[in-house]
Amino acid sequence: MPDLDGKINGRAAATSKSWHQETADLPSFYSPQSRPIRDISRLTNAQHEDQEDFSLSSSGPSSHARDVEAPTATLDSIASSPAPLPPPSLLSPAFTPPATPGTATPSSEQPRSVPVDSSIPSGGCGTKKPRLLETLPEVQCIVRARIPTTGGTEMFLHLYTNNVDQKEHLAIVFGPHIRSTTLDTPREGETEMDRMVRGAYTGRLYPGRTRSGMMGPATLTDSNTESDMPEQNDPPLVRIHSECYTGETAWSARCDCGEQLDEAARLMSLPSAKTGGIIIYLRQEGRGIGLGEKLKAYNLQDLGSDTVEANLLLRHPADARSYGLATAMLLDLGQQEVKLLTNNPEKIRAVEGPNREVRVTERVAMVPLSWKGRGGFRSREVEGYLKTKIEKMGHMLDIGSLPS
Ligand SMILES: Nc1nc2c(ncn2[C@@H]2O[C@H](COP(=O)(O)OP(=O)(O)OP(=O)(O)O)[C@@H](O)[C@H]2O)c(=O)[nH]1
Repeated sequence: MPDLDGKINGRAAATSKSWHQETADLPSFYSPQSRPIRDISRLTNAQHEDQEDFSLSSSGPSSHARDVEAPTATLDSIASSPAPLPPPSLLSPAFTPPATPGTATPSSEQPRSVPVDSSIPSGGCGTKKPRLLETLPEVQCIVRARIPTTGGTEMFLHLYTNNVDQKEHLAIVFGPHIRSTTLDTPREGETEMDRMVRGAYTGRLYPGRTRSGMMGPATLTDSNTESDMPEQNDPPLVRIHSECYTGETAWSARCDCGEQLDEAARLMSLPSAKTGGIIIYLRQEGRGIGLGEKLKAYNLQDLGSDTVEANLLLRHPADARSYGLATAMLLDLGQQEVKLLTNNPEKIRAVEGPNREVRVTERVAMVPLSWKGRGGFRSREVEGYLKTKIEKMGHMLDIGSLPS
């Protein structure tokens, strides 16, 4: 599912603000007939400023670096520098792994979770507070469809529009009991067929079905059966995933994004995953800088920078992403408490929203499969990438689990 972001932004010195503005002009990857809630082209400048505030990062490019100091070199100085920096060593022996609970490699098939509480400093979510807007964006699920997967299980793909960008963010939902409020709300004047075509039906579709099961009395075959309902009231497993064309589609061994997406889906498809699962798939390619800029960052990495330094050299924040849309989509899907699959403490706090509208009660570590001796892949690049995320971005992953 490539995003078109990267094709238009050629300026190395682009700030995240100009990135937002430029992407707003892009054609949509897929054009639904339904109108988005509010067209971003009608937003005022002030609203664009608001939109910018959804970013985790603060306003100036150099201040985006979290606690990482921005390199002083510019692109010009890189070009004129006599020799490229040597590649970073993969595993510094001086590096001390963080002693965070839940970072050890889980040994059982069941995903092992640890309780987290972002309201207290010792709650396992790091200490930094992301800067969030006071209100959440508005989202609307415009269509849902059943997707039988190559793995044998089924999921329901939900496509969302929103009032802050023109991208089509997705929710990949495992389990029939998780429903979207905005999808299920009847539209004025729609017929039963309209409802079924946009996915607002109960149970399953079949040839000849005439009723959505959601307008007036439903027949037994049209409705969800009791076995569809979760047996317990546990929160579902949730992954907030950011788009990565290279890792998910183009077989890149520079990052573990493709493997993480597959593993999240596998865990949510386990028969033991009674409470279902949700992958919120956000179209923020390249940690929010777009594919074109990420490819430049890869060239800088081949010239010796790490994943954070490369972003900063391109005058981007180390991480330009925001998670307000994910929070709003989770709420639309009826989830106020979730178990989050992540190693990123900042993601936990950010996805909870400005007023902790969603609570992350447990965290499940995303340990690379090769670290667990369960397949996966190894490469010099992905190991350097993960090491940088641990050392510079506070990722809660035990580098001691990396096989030698
Ligand atoms: N700019 C940039 N983006 C990258 C690079 N490698 C991967 N990405 C992007 O990083 C994003 C993936 O991050 P996530 O999988 O959400 O990982 P995370 O926030 O670091 O934390 P986890 O939840 O623990 O996986 C995707 O948008 C990728 O395209 C890189 O070297 N540079």
